[in-house]
Amino acid sequence: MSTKQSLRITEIFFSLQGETSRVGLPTVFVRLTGCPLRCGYCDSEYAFHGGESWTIDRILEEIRQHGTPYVCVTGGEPLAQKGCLTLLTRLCDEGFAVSLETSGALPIDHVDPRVSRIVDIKTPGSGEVMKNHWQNLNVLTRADELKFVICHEADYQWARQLIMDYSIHHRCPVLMSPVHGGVEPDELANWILRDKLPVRYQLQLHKVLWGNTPGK
Ligand SMILES: C[S@@+](CC[C@H](N)C(=O)[O-])C[C@H]1O[C@@H](n2cnc3c(N)ncnc32)[C@H](O)[C@@H]1O
Ligand SMILES: Nc1nc2[nH]cc(C(=O)O)c2c(=O)[nH]1
Ligand code: SF4
Ligand SMILES: [Mg+2]
Repeated sequence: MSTKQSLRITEIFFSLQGETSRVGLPTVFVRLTGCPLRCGYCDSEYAFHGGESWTIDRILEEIRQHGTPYVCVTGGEPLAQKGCLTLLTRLCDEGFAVSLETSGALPIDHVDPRVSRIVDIKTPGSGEVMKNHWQNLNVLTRADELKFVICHEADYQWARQLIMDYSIHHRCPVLMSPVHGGVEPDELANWILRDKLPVRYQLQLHKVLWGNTPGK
């Protein structure tokens, strides 16, 4: 099927997946332009504006050039663009293993079920907690992951309470990472160990390797 529908794209690049349970896998990233949120720590502000219009056919052609099975659709907030759902389905139809990084501010229920949805619940420290679309918690499956980016101890306590109150770890894997340049990475690790919290701790691998560089 050919798709003439267009999306606004900030960048398409090839790197090691730096986050989620797919960390370390060579992956093609598609960064969609635009985001209705303004998290205080955002490392991708360059994707808020600008970009270039690409047809879905052209995006697929570019991805195929890299000859790798893993594709991560991110942004900006990818679900804020109407054509994103079509892009995700086309990628799955072509046999790619697709993950979607989303803020959790928009409904995820119409995403193709073959996609692994990485839902970042916004904490109070992000400044965007009021944007969470809480119904998303009810549709997560074992193929998805719920993620918390922790800014300070109050964020950690907030996230811990939510995970335990709703037994989120029984629904899908839960990820927890320190905000880059914020809470000390070992401090968050020690809190998780102290509380035996059933989450997977993560550092952004690409920043360990390359710092905060666009296209990495
Ligand atoms: C740039 S966002 C794009 C996708 C979507 N808008 C979202 O927020 O999930 C991708 C991931 O990077 C995380 N992120 C952004 N800035 C960060 C920072 N300074 N430290 C740690 N993680 C960060 C976000 O929380 C999110 O999980
Ligand atoms: N290497 C690398 N891995 C990533 N995983 C998620 C990213 C994102 O910005 O959403 C990202 C990114 O920007 N770079
Ligand atoms: S939702 Fe994602 S892209 Fe948007 S401001 Fe927050 S971290 Fe950045
Ligand atoms: Mg990033």
